[in-house]
Amino acid sequence: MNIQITGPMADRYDEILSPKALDFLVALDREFAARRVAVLDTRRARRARYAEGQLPGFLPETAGIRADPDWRVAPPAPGLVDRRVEITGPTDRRMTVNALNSGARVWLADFEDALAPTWHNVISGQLNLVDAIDRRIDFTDQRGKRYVVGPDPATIVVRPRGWHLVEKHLVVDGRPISASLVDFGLYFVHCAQRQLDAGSGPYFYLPKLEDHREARLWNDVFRFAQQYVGIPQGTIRATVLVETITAAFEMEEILYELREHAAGLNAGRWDYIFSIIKNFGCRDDFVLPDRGEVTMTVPFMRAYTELLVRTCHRRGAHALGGMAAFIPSRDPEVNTVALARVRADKEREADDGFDGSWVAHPGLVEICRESFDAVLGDRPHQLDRLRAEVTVTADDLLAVDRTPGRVSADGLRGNIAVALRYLDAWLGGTGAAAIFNLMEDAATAEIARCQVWQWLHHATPLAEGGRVTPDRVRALLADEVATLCAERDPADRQRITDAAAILERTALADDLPAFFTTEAYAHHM
Ligand SMILES: CC(=O)SCCNC(=O)CCNC(=O)[C@H](O)C(C)(C)COP(=O)(O)OP(=O)(O)OC[C@H]1O[C@@H](n2cnc3c(N)ncnc32)[C@H](O)[C@@H]1OP(=O)(O)O
Ligand SMILES: O=CC(=O)O
Ligand SMILES: [Mg+2]
Repeated sequence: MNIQITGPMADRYDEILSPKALDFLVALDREFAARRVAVLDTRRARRARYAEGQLPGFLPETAGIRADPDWRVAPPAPGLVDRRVEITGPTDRRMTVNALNSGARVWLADFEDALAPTWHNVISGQLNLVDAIDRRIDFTDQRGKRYVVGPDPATIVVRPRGWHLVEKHLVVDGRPISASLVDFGLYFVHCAQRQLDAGSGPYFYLPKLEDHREARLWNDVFRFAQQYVGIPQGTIRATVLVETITAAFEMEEILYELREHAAGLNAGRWDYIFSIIKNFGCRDDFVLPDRGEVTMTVPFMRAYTELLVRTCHRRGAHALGGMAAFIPSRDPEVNTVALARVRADKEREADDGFDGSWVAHPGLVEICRESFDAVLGDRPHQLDRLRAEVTVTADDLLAVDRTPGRVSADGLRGNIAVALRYLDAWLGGTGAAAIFNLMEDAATAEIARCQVWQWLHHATPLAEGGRVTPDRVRALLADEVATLCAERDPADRQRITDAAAILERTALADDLPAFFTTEAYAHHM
């Protein structure tokens, strides 16, 4: 074995970084590292083609898979039959207990959009999962509040980091390991059997896939892992986030590749919007209005969710709705509006045929449950609602220019403020934060960053007059830095300055970096 741990060892880390676990990570790396690099090369080449004006379409070479009416995905596994409410969140101890007890059917234990991937967060998150399954996680906090996992906890579904990221604290042959393989591998090696013994299973959400070949790579990882530990092929279940524009053209193929492990598709709306800006940001017919105006009912978002439900149900897979970014507030007026918006969002999804949806906060579980109860009643899902009347064309998926709305001075300032504040939180080790009454995470912050870049790139006119220029953006950023510094302890100044520098590099440069996380990761020791 040739693996180095370059991060510090803290209490109980050796339980997660055991010889058996490290052997498994090395085996995964040897088998799949080169294929991951090929995936990233393919992504880069595709983005370059789009920058030159090409647009995606449905693939002619896989038309046979789409036309074949006969194939289906695996049947739903224990704990994943009724998914009407799923709560998402990071894997710190408090959130773990709260999510398991929230009343949601599923907990998406997040190493991705909601996690700042510090070494501590990554390893302690794995420890918390082991402890939660073993029922050894109970604790009392400094306030004297007792945290005990209740009798009917949510089913755990782990979301590893995407293929673009590495875990620099684990190095094989001088190279950092894929963060996807680390998050998947550590959970799988420690918890697959534990979960099976508990009547559940090793379940995953797969983020940010761009095409069906990436799904094939994951399927091969699953086959390898199941054989390695000696559990039957087809034990794992994976729900894929359709959160890139390219994956939207390959939903059928993604389910097909993963069919022995597939549990459904999720409409990851925030990364989806980010992906549209990232891929087509140079085109003036793809300029989006203010972030708050890109709702789920604008034509290109509607086309995407309608196609997702139809595709899933045709293949026997669950269709899961996405995240309304509104969270409960202590301000009663703000709270009333937020809860009404979440309710409208969940009711629309249930009416459209989704089988369940996501909430970001325990205070929203009931609203989501009620919205789906009203449509599902006692049925666990609505897979029988085939939505055969839905037809979605490539033009529909790409109809970004039919999005109503405007680019405003407030929208520009808001994006700069949110991106800055989120980066500050992320650098401080927090991957999801309430900012101006909305849940912000890596995906929503990416939209804010990329909109600034897109509007600058096009010198977009503002509704109030004037245009988006580098001078205007720099002045707003300086202003927002000053406001944030004034709110915070002087000890936070350096981090805020670092956050502003990352935002300058990733939103004001000529080229748009594919992810801020790959740029900012160097700051995590
Ligand atoms: C684009 C996407 O990928 S969406 C999915 C990724 N994003 C996420 O998962 C975000 C998840 N949500 C969160 O992290 C949080 O709700 C935040 C950060 C937005 C707000 O959290 P807080 O500021 O702690 O909210 P608030 O003070 O109202 O929390 C009240 C209680 O609910 C708990 N709580 C809040 N959200 C969650 C959650 N998602 N899971 C579990 N517990 C939660 C808090 O821990 C707190 O518990 P306590 O009373 O025991 O101390
Ligand atoms: O992961 C979910 C998203 O909306 O992005
Ligand atoms: Mg996402």
